[in-house]
Amino acid sequence: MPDPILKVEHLSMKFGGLVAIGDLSFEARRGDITALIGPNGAGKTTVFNCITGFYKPTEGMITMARRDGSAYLLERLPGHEITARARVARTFQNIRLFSGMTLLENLLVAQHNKLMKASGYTILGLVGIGGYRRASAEAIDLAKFWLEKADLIDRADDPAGDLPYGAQRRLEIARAMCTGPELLCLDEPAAGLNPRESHALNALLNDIKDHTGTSILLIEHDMSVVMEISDHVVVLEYGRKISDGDPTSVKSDPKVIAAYLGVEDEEIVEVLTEVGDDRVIEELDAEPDRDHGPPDSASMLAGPVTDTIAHSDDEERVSVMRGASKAERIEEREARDRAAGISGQPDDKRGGGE
Ligand SMILES: Nc1ncnc2c1ncn2[C@@H]1O[C@H](COP(=O)(O)OP(=O)(O)OP(=O)(O)O)[C@@H](O)[C@H]1O
Repeated sequence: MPDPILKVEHLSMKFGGLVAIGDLSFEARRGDITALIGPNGAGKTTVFNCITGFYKPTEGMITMARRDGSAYLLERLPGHEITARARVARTFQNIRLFSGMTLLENLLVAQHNKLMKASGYTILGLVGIGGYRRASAEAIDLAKFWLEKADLIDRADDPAGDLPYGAQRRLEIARAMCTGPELLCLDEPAAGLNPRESHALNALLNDIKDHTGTSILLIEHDMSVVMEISDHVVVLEYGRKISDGDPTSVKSDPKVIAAYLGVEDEEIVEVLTEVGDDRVIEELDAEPDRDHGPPDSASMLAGPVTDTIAHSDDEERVSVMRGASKAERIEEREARDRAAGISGQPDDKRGGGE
């Protein structure tokens, strides 16, 4: 089994009274495509922001283990060193290209640090004395290599803003790859893509995985992309992990089906019937159990609670209905069954019941 490239241990991130991530632990294995999924507001982007240095976590440890054996605690590194030393690159939910620059220029900007270093940070260096000329030629070669990989070489001299949406997404990934990452974090790369663009994206990600040794951590709502290309899926709800495994086992996990896979409330019974989990269906039909929910003083992390969040001088009341977390209701039922010694535990239910 490949060693972990990224270890997230007991990660918590609080915004005032709101616990966006609570005691989250998971690993991404080297060479794998790991998907982080969950409904809106589950905390996926917050996890990315903690990994890539945009947020300093409230608690927890994030360890990046490089191929050369060095390890970095990302929560302690300044943001720019996370790319330069720990070799973590990311893309964002909203495309952030330099739209007036050409595709080639966008990929050269990504190599700016390397080029400045080669110039010795001097004017003489920039005009070609020393290693700058060679570094510049190498940067252009690398940019062309990734434009080829992303199937964009024919548009190298066009402004990035002229590209169709799906091509802009691929260009962003190519730009991130020009920084030489060992871990590539992609925030919803398939958002807004049509099926053809989605197919091209999958091909690019599989190519990166198979030929560069770069591991990929991916936030994605498009389940067809997740199921097609991921080796490993981690599922979040209200900042907590509720499932972790290969795509097939996660897909048939009743907690995930009930809470995440884009299933509307009225469709849940239908989907659970398909995977044959009658007990979960009963549970979802029942009223939430008010005696077993977390106390009202608990944070939003727990899902079915009411909490108060203070924002500067104002106080904003945030209410989350009891029973909002379907996964939690299932967990509570399982715990009660275990305590009562009832057989037919959740593992028996996985993998469908045909
Ligand atoms: N800077 C911030 N300040 C306050 N609250 C925040 C901040 N960033 C995120 N949150 C809150 O943290 C929770 C998790 O948000 P996050 O964006 O990580 O979720 P997500 O799973 O990425 O959602 P989506 O799928 O919609 O992108 C949300 O309740 C969000 O409002």
